[in-house]
Amino acid sequence: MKALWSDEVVKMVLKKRKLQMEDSAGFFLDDLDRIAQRNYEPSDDDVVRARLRTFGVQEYRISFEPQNTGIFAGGIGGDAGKEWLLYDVGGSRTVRHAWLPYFDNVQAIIFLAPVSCFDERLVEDSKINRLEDSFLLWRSVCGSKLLAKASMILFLNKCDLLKKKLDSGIQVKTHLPSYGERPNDANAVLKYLKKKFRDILRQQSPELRQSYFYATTVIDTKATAATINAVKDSILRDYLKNADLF
Ligand SMILES: Nc1nc2c(ncn2[C@@H]2O[C@H](COP(=O)(O)OP(=O)(O)OP(=O)(O)O)[C@@H](O)[C@H]2O)c(=O)[nH]1
Ligand SMILES: [Mg+2]
Repeated sequence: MKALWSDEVVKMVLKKRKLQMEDSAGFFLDDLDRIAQRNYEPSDDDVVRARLRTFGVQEYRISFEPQNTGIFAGGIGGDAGKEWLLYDVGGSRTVRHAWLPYFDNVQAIIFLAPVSCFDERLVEDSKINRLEDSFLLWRSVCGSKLLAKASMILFLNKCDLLKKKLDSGIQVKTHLPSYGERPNDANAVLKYLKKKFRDILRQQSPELRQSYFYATTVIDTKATAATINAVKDSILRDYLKNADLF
């Protein structure tokens, strides 16, 4: 039979497929012996690697130990912010309509934008680039009147996969023409994306508001714990500042 693709093309496709699988499937497939044990117990790494699609909106109550954060230790907080109500909303297009009722009186939004997805399309609509979809969604979240006072926290997430893709030679400008001739390395890409998200936030915000930007790899549990601590302190500080105004 006549070969349709050269070896080089097949290798490229497999490499790209492997990079996409490294989201989670690759991790679990490499560890089948451990996972197939009868007495298997998931490790922290297994938990953060699991792909668990959120349907609808999930509510969590989180209690913080006051003495554990710098801001509480300084005695600024008292009891404020001891218990937080956190809503995890499903991100796919088909479930976004369910978000609106939860936007009322929200203090902060944590928005995860997967930056490694610059060369991928939406499962729900194969015409739409996933990063472009994040820009559009960020635009509408920032412009929502109900969220006008909310602090906006953006995680430029999946930096590990971004680096792997760039190291394998995938060019950002091929998929995101506005990237132009900037260097094809992670720092330059993150700087460009941060500016792009920040510009959207400024254009869309009905009032001046607090915003925070983090480059994250949330499966790196140690680094993520430090980021979450910083986020927790900022949210509490903004809450106290707002409370002071009234
Ligand atoms: N390599 C890598 N994988 C990540 C990172 N962040 C998330 N993932 C993986 O991405 C997958 C998706 O995570 P989920 O929490 O299931 O997805 P979600 O973004 O909440 O999606 P919905 O619930 O459908 O809105 C999981 O397998 C995670 O392990 C990251 O920074 N790096
Ligand atoms: Mg989810």
